[in-house]
Amino acid sequence: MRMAWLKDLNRLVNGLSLVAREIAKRSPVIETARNGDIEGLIRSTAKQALVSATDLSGLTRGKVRDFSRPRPMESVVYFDRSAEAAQSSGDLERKHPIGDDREVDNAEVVRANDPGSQADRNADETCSSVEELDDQGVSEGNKSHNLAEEVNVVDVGGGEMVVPPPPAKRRKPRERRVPATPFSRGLGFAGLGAGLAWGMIQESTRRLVYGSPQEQDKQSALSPFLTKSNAERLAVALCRMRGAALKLGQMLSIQDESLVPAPMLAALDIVRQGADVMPRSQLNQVLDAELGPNWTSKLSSFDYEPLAAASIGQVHRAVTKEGLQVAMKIQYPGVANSIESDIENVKLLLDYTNLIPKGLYLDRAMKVAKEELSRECDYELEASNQKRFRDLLSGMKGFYVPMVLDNISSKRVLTTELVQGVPIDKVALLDQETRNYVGNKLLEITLMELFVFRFMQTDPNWSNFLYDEATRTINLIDFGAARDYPKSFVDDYLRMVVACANQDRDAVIEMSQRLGFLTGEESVVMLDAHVQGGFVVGLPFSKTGGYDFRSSNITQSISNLGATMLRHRLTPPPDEAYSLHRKLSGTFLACIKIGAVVPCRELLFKVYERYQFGHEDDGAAMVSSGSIF
Ligand SMILES: Nc1ncnc2c1ncn2[C@@H]1O[C@H](COP(=O)(O)OP(=O)(O)OP(=O)(O)O)[C@@H](O)[C@H]1O
Repeated sequence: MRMAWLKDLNRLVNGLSLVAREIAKRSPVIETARNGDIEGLIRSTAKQALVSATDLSGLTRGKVRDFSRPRPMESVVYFDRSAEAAQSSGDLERKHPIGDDREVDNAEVVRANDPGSQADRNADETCSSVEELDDQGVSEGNKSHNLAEEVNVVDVGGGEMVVPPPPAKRRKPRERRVPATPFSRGLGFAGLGAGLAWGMIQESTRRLVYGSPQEQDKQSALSPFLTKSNAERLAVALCRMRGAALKLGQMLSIQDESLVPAPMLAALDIVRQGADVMPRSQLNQVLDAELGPNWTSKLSSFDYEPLAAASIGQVHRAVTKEGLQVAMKIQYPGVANSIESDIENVKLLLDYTNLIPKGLYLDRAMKVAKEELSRECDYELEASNQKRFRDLLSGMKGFYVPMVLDNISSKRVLTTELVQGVPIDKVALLDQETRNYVGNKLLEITLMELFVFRFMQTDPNWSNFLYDEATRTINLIDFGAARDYPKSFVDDYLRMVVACANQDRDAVIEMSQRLGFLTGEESVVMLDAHVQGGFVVGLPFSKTGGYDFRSSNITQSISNLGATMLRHRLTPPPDEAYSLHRKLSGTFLACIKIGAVVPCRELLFKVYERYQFGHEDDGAAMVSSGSIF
């Protein structure tokens, strides 16, 4: 026990040394002092120390936003009196400054929002009044893409009813500046490391006095790091930091308990619901810098109440001068330049807490994550991906990709047409015919993207697919994670999927070796687990007549095999596999979530029969002819 305590103490020292390391490495104030500005040094250091100290102790966690309904009257700012006049009849009006400290010259009239629009509903969900980490959350929040969450289908005699899951823990969104410099971000991580170590010391001391808790799961009982307060510390810090760290947290959160311990998953689940919100002054700084100080001249109104606070940016509704309703995604300052250091810091934290199993090949995963995140931070790239998808899907019934408005976009601001619809998981509440239709459409587009376009949107977040019931259309958003796949990879991958569907062991092994999933040196145990995993995933494609995802236990079977594979794996998966498997498992999980029956084999073989192996340029003809379904 004493040894364990000493180890924990050592970890605390390590945590604190992270603080020192960051300060020494990055501090611009030390540079200031070197130049003789001692007063500046004292002022700035004192401020940073105060913020970090109060953050660590949990005293200052930002200003809690009162998101209770109705939404704040002052959230919409009008730049165009005629547009405002057209919309405001009967509504309360009053003068209001655009930002914290400035006035708009041509108009500053604000009014309450029109109730009842989809966008309002989205925003209302985002802004629901909930207690921090409140068990009785009143809304599901806008980031309702919990891949692990289950929908209960209850047989009510002759028919079935989908019972929505009980509301999960919600965290109150808070208005906090994003730490935008490498120094402030480094300090944030260092503070988190020290905070976690402190939590661990407290738990170790408690255990020394009262003994280890009996009721916790095995891993939590073993590690004094895995306490509820530490998990909350982690969640709060990630929501505040945003950027790469939050994105990584969200990625990890869709793993299951066999990979990531339960208390960590609970914390990451909170993280997935959305980040803190930038204050107006910081938001205006980004908009001015990106679009120029005259950005308001392109709009007739802008809603300062965000529709969503995601990991890399927050999204606001606006109306253009021409009257088009748009969504403006505005990137948090500093996140693009901090990807490398954020990931290194997360890695340090994970190493030092010893929480992630070796077989995850974290280094390789982190390298891939770095590349993916830099692409996602480039909104010009996202705009071009979105336009490409808009072209590709123009002939495909049931899908819509919103327009990009280039004149109100930049590298860090992306403005697109606002679309309607509910996140795809909400389709679980609609009738069976609709659920089957949507499941069918989701699989169709996944197969088209991979095997026809060889260009795929790889983020399976529920809210990236907004289903509009009135038009039976899936509105697709968020193309930051879209990527191309080489023809040779897609050729072999299709062969492997078909081998899995046909339960052809030898072909699965051969294709897996060609794709780089296996080295050829694996033990029989590993080969068996790998092939079984392939067969489980191939199950929906194995029989004609429709696969019933309502009774599927694919995820359970895979996670059982996952543990074996982690232990016996000799090589990390090929780089292409990270995003691809995230997307494929996202599609399956969506079908499970909405309880769809989908003719998977028929859909796969429609693609397979038309597929031409071995030619580099065969895709173009299929692409221009629209859907093959
Ligand atoms: N064109 C749009 N129409 C309607 N809602 C939108 C639109 N664009 C974005 N949103 C809303 O904003 C949310 C976040 O947008 P988006 O997914 O593009 O951001 P992100 O930074 O890539 O998010 P994430 O961290 O989840 O990847 C969406 O889930 C959706 O609720």
